[in-house]
Amino acid sequence: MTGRVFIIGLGLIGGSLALCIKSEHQKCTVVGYDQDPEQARLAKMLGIIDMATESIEEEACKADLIVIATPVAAAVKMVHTLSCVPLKKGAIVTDTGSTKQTVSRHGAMLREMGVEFIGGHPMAGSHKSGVTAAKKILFENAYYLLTPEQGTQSAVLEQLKGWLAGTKAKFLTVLPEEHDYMTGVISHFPHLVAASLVHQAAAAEKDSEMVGRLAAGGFRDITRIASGSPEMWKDILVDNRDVMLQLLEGWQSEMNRVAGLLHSSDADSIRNYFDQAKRYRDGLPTSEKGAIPSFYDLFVDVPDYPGVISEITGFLAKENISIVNIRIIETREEVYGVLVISFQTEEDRLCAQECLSRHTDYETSVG
Ligand SMILES: NC(=O)c1ccc[n+]([C@@H]2O[C@H](COP(=O)([O-])OP(=O)(O)OC[C@H]3O[C@@H](n4cnc5c(N)ncnc54)[C@H](O)[C@@H]3O)[C@@H](O)[C@H]2O)c1
Ligand SMILES: O=C(O)C(=O)C[C@]1(C(=O)O)C=C[C@@H](O)C=C1
Repeated sequence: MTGRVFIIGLGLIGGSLALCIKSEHQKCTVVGYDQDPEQARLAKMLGIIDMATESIEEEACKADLIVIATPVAAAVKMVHTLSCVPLKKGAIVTDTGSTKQTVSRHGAMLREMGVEFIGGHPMAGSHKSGVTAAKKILFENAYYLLTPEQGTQSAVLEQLKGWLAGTKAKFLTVLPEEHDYMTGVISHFPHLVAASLVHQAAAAEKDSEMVGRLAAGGFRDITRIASGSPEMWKDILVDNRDVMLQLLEGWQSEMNRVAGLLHSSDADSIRNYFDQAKRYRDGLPTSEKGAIPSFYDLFVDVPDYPGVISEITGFLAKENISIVNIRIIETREEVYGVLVISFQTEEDRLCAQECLSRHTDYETSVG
């Protein structure tokens, strides 16, 4: 597609979308604005945008697509700002915020001016912020939720998907209230729980100073998201307050139930509690990105001898194939173990499979 794209908010998400749009639509011009001039300067310097502007008004009226990628509260204010600018006829405005009801309601102001507003939320991200964390492959294979109004014409929706095709995400249309409930359950509430676990550990460290130093695998896995931007998460929780309060109530009664099992030392029920959770968690789709990050796994049957991992990683390193994770399952002496190597993209996995078939006799499969 050709035209002018204006990205407001050049952080992790705005920067990543700019990269996706630029790579898919090489003839379009991507202009960026950020209230923090340093982010805008970095975005230009890293080639993430074609040019930076200091004036929202001047650029907005020239844009064919406007993407608001600021925290949620600023996005709502930005819709108001844009409603006072003579936007181009046929322009589309979208946002990337993690909540959708409030911004979609305010989007009506733009529709009254004849400009389409379609709420959006790419369901992939990171605990990292800022434009230096932006990546073109961030959204690959992830769900990208869109919340068009009932009156939005399908041609306009398709046009927006066309602009965003470089994300290689899977688009899903949902109602804003459905969106806020679902993401409340699988993203916003878990964030609150992660932060509360960190608070609990910090408080415990006052009595027992080894606690922080012992915080290893499990604690780090379950609390990684607590390292996300407090500014961004504050807005999400405030905006999705009703859903959060409802989920908090459910969680409290669930914890009371667990407390009851512990008081009565009901081992069978406790086992059952974990068993049910494990079965649900293990059954979640892993070939898709979503709340549970997934990578492209390659299974390699390897003999269990010292040095086999470095041999394999050596072949991959020589061909510049990046690995995200590596682990062994079911290794017993004198039998083949299975080495599971995870890659960020399908392409990397294919290259790795081909590389190993050239250098070794080990059987590989994609599981
Ligand atoms: N981080 C994630 O995992 C993730 C994933 C999907 C969607 N989102 C949503 O996308 C949005 C952006 O998140 P992010 O992770 O890129 O955050 P970020 O902190 O990396 O970037 C946000 C950028 O917006 C800028 N900004 C703030 N207020 C502004 C304003 N009034 N005008 C112009 N620029 C402004 C900030 O300076 C910053 O550079 C948020 O609404 C967030 O809820 C985040
Ligand atoms: O992977 C992470 O760190 C995230 O927090 C990503 C995550 C999520 O909860 O899945 C966070 C917020 C966004 O709205 C979408 C994605």
